[in-house]
Amino acid sequence: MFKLAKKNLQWWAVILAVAFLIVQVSADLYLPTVTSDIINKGVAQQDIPYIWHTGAKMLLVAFIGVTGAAVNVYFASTQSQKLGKKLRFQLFDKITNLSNREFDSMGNATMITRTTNDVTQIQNVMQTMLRMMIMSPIMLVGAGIMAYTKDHTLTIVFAVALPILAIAVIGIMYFAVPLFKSLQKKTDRINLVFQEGLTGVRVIRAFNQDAYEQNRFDGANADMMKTARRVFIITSFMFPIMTFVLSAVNIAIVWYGAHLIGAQSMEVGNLVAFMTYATQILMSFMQLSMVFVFIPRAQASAVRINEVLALENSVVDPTEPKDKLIVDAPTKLQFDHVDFRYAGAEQLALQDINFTATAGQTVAIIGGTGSGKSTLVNLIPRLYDIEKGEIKLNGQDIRELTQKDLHNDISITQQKAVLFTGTVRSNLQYGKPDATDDEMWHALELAQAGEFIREQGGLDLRVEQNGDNFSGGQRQRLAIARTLIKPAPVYIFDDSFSALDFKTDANLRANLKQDAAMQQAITVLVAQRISTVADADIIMVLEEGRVVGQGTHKELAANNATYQEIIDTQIKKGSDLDA
Ligand SMILES: Nc1ncnc2c1ncn2[C@@H]1O[C@H](COP(=O)(O)OP(=O)(O)OP(=O)(O)O)[C@@H](O)[C@H]1O
Repeated sequence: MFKLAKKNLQWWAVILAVAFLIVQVSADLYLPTVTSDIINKGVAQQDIPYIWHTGAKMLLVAFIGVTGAAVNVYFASTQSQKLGKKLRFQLFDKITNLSNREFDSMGNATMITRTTNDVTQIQNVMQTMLRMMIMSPIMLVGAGIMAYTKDHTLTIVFAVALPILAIAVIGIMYFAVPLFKSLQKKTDRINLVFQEGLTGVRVIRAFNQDAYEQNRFDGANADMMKTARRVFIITSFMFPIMTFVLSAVNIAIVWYGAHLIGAQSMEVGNLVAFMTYATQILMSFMQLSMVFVFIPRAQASAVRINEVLALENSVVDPTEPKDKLIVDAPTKLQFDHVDFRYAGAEQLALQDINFTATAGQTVAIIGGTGSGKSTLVNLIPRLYDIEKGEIKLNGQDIRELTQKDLHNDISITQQKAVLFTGTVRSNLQYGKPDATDDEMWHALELAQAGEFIREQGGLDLRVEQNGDNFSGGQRQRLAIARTLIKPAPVYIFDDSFSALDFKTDANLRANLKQDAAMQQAITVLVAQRISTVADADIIMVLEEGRVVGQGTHKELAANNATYQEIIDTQIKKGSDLDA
């Protein structure tokens, strides 16, 4: 936690917070002495001018104390809030720049909890630290010394009271701290179930699994509640114990103090001041103990935040990157004996992949589910790094380029069409920030999306969260338009035509064929339908990560058993395509 604080706090503000806290504590410690002076010298001797004079002094000291507290709270709050803001930003920045391998290793739910709940823990503890953690020890020692100056023998009560409190606090912490840590894990769990419930709400309803999901959530919720209840029951003992000890201490002080006053070895004012110091000592002791409960809890959060911040990207830019690709050379994309394995997997997900495509060509990848099609196209923008072989763009190994340069040269539509909240225009601007309206309409027309966008309201039509106000096919066409508007030498469509009807799919492919920009580019497309891949220059048939057939539709239809099997399941023998 100190590592996070050290990096992100403004030290001048922390110093000011501490300085004003010392002002407040000094005023708080001085006040009981002023009170005792009023009683001893003013009230006892009925010296009214002294009471007025000392009363004014008391007001001034109280004012200084309040000012010190206000300034300290201001700096402590702003610093802790700024720390929270910085940490949230750093986490968001890190998470959005993680390569897929590291992202897969964590999961969404815990990333969200770490960015929200864990950061709040750190923020709260930092606020507490900049007040209580510094104030309590100073107050404890200061009030101890002041109490001692009022009466030496009465301080013996603390020798009894403080060990009793210490034992109570240690006992409570012993049981509470592990529970606090487990609460954080349970928050992760509840977030996971909640997130799955939200994203899968339609599936849940369709399968009539509302009750099952509710039970699952209820289970996680009840589990969290039980732990939270245990934590709060345990910590709730703190207050009665504290009240009991404080009352016992006060009784002891009054009882013993009365004897001292009777024997004329103590003044009434000193007894009153002593009682105030006793309260300050015990309260600061309790506050300090609470800080020690908060710290392990925040420490657990700090570890979780540091875990994310310390994640090293497995895909990194080269130390001496090659120049950006030569744009006027005809584009060439090569896979040269490429092997790839997911982290921790025993088997290769892709094995010995080879192909070369040049500008204007279309490479289509077809195969059963799980055969490795998406994996293959994800290797081109380096979402994962390969284990063996080389992927080259215009003769350069893609690992020798910066990821920014590489991504500038690739425009991709993922298998699951992702749209962002905003408008059609803002979504298209993801592809080309300075795109004109004409360019946007051109891309929409190419993607067969022009008609419905025009009918529904044009470029400023709202796009709701996840594009929920569009059908699956419409979402996919919008995502394709966003890919097409970006000028790039390589276009990738990962099963992007699957939600389109046959006619729209055929029209879209015909549009792409006729488009001047697409004629200069390499198109890599993953598809399940023979009709989608039939026109491609190179078709690769994948089976369990291996290429079991490579060629044109005609060649494969004539010689490749796997391809023929796919045709058989989709197109009746003797149809036009078989000819
Ligand atoms: N992130 C991942 N971590 C580990 N294994 C993965 C990951 N993604 C995919 N796989 C595995 O890699 C293999 C190939 O998956 P891939 O998604 O490339 O298949 P696909 O051919 O695109 O399938 P589909 O047509 O169903 O989309 C599968 O066995 C899958 O279980």
